[in-house]
Amino acid sequence: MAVVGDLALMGTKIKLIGKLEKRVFGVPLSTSPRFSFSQTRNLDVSKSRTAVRAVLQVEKIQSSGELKEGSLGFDVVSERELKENGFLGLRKTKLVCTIGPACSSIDELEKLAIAGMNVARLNMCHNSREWHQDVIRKIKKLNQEKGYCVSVMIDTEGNQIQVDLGSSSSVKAEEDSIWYFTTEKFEGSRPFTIQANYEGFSEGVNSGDDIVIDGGMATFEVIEKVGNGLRCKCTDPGLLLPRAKLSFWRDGKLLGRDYDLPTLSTKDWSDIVFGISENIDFIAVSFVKDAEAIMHLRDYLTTTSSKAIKVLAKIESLESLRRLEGIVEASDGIMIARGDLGVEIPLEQIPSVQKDITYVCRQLNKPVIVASQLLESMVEYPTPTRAEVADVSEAVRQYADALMLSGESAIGSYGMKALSVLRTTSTRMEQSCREENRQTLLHQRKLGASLPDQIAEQICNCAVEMADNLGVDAIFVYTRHGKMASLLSRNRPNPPIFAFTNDNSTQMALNLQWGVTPLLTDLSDDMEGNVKKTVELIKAKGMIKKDDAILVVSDIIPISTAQTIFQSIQVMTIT
Ligand SMILES: Nc1ncnc2c1ncn2[C@@H]1O[C@H](COP(=O)(O)OP(=O)(O)OP(=O)(O)O)[C@@H](O)[C@H]1O
Ligand SMILES: CC(=O)C(=O)O
Ligand SMILES: [K+]
Ligand SMILES: [Mg+2]
Repeated sequence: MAVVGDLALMGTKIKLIGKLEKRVFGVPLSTSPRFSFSQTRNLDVSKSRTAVRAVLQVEKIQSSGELKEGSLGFDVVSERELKENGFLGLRKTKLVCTIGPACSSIDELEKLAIAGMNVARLNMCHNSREWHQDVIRKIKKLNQEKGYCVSVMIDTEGNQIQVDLGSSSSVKAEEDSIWYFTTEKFEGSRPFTIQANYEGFSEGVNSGDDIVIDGGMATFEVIEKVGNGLRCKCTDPGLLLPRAKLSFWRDGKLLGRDYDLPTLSTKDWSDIVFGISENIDFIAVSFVKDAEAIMHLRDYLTTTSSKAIKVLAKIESLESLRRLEGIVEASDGIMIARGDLGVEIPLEQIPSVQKDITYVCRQLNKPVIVASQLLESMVEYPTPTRAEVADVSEAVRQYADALMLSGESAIGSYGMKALSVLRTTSTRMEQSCREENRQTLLHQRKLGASLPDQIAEQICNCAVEMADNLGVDAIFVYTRHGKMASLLSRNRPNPPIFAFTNDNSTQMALNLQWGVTPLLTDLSDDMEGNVKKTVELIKAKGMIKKDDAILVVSDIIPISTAQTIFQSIQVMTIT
């Protein structure tokens, strides 16, 4: 049954035309995920233990003017973008900026917020605790006092085998020169001697193996083991920079060695405790090896009442690629950390790996950030290369949730310009994707019925299909924990998704989700009241006008009957 056709035939007041009821031993839903209106049937959602009622409603409601002025948590940037560009002109791809010395003043941070920064990233590898605390507090102040909505992410240093150059800013290695890699600690520098940071770094390494520095900055061949150290010959001359990473290769293959190094070091734990105390929104975990590390951190957050903090796994090692699905499932989102990933896999594999990771993330409904070197030349130059713009566009085409600036904003001279390039390039590519989708409307997305909560998943799949087919102006979703909003986002609809929530941490987490504008507002058990109230508020702000069509989805769990989840789809036209 074609949803569009039916809706076109409908009058102005059609209520409860489809009803789906699930009992614990119902018949399978799988035969037709599309709702057949005007019949009641049972659904089997085998993993769900409680009885769930899903009601599909299609309604044309008259919005009444009886509601009082209240608060609608629009952040100043989305509000301005919406007023200037209209619903379809709202940017869908989220933007993450790494904060460093080039942008840490309150004025610079505000400029980034105005220019569209959704999430500020603090890399705990650099700078002092005090510096990070100062930046976090400035961001919170801007949010509170000036109405921005910028989430804060800390990115752990992680445990990696790397060099310690002491006070040197770089070390040059000439062809055929002989070097000694050691774990012995010494002050200053010794000629032809490199300190490695981990005692066991030479375990399992044989003479004849290669040590590759930072994915190819220089290469050494191991001549012999001397105690815990390695005597080596430089076979490919180059430069060693501070914290340069070491990888070991044999016969052209990376030695995948499971070091005893835990994913989270003592310093990482102390940074996490600090982050919790500063009320951060995301922790990005570097060099994740398996799902256990992520689950361990999530357990810790639960026991410290910090469950609201979202844990992102950074994919930047061979191990993480091998265990990708488990890691994606265990985490709240993923960062494709192409910088370090390019050290472990050949560069030509990065584009296809990026495509595969973004696909897995969408299937499993986890937001994904594409990070590193997107506009690297802009660290020094005021314009990007054409190739960089193409790289950004490709990530947008792959429907990544977010794009990230690193050195471009942290230390670059043109951070604001770089952010503006991300913004304009993504808006342009999003428009082009929408036009493409319109032509292939019926064949576009094939998202499976794959998630544990099949009812919510199917409602959102159908809601987006309806929203696109009907060409509604916006999707409104009422959500406490953000699940329905993320399931809608997963379908990458043409209209923007406004997610109304009464939970501040849900609002901050949704900042990373493609196409979602999170709004903090009061929600009651009375869905009709919630809808009317928010519509009136938005109308009063001049953001919607007569004849605009809005698709409304809700998954509010009434507190009074905690066992029943009420999920609905409504379509309304503003009168
Ligand atoms: N808080 C900071 N203070 C000083 N410099 C910074 C800071 N954050 C980033 N930088 C600089 O910006 C550059 C790029 O930052 P980014 O965090 O992306 O790099 P990275 O260290 O390679 O990341 P990672 O270690 O997570 O792989 C860094 O090499 C560093 O020089
Ligand atoms: C972001 C990061 O950690 C990387 O690209 O390696
Ligand atoms: K890091
Ligand atoms: Mg990295």
